[in-house]
Amino acid sequence: MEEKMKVYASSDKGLLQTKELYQYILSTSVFSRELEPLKELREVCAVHPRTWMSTAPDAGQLMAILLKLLNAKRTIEIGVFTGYSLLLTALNIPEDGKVCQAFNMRLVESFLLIRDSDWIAHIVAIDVDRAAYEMGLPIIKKAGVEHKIDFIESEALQALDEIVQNPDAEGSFDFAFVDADKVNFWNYHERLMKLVKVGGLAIYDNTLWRGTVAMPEDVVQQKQKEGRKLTIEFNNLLAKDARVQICHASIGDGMTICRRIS
Ligand SMILES: C[S@@+](CC[C@H](N)C(=O)[O-])C[C@H]1O[C@@H](n2cnc3c(N)ncnc32)[C@H](O)[C@@H]1O
Repeated sequence: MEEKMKVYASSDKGLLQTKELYQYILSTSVFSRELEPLKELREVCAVHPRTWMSTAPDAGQLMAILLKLLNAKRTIEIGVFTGYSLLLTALNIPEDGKVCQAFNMRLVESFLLIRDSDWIAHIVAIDVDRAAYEMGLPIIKKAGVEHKIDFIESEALQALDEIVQNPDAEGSFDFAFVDADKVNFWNYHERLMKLVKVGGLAIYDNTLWRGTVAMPEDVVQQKQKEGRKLTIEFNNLLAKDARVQICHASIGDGMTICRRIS
């Protein structure tokens, strides 16, 4: 167990008061229940120089429960990196058994193909960094869930704008997970309010920005300042957005769960 904890390098205490408390949660409730492929992906990708960017495994457990409760079939992921949250999503949506690989297709064509078969459980996963995705891909393949994933190597805003143009895409996703550049979070939210169905969820990661959102700016490290400012602006906009019911969960690095209500 000690070894496995060392591999999880993202944050040694999350947002909690002590390192020991976070280790308690990880050792008691998280690592003992973490699915083998997720454990393996976390371990294999620990050598990536930015391994700390992976979604925290305790936050992943919350996502898994939400995916199951929603019976989510069609999801969208913005910010894949080495694929921890992507694999977690693929393992928690139903197995509908049809291969829908779209690496070489144009985005809109691949999306139309998906719409032709509404029953297909499917994840549209967008990231500019294919190399990071390919680091986790062998484990995704080994887990037998690659066919549920349509990886799009693109600037996320451009990819979303292309999807939004398709009238069939409106309200067609059950679930969205956003974990990419904070400067575009509100832009992503505006598009997702068209793509995610009423009753579906859009989840935004890092919305407490290591706790800095509640600190006076002058005590925040220089490298955290820009992210803190953008996160505060995004949180304020979400708090006023009548289209969603929200829960600002203090798990991982802060995760805001939005349920679309109109
Ligand atoms: C925090 S990591 C995602 C972690 C991932 N959810 C996981 O569990 O491993 C952020 C990712 O967003 C991607 N990204 C950042 N800006 C982007 C953009 N404008 N368009 C697409 N991807 C972007 C980065 O390449 C990086 O892989």
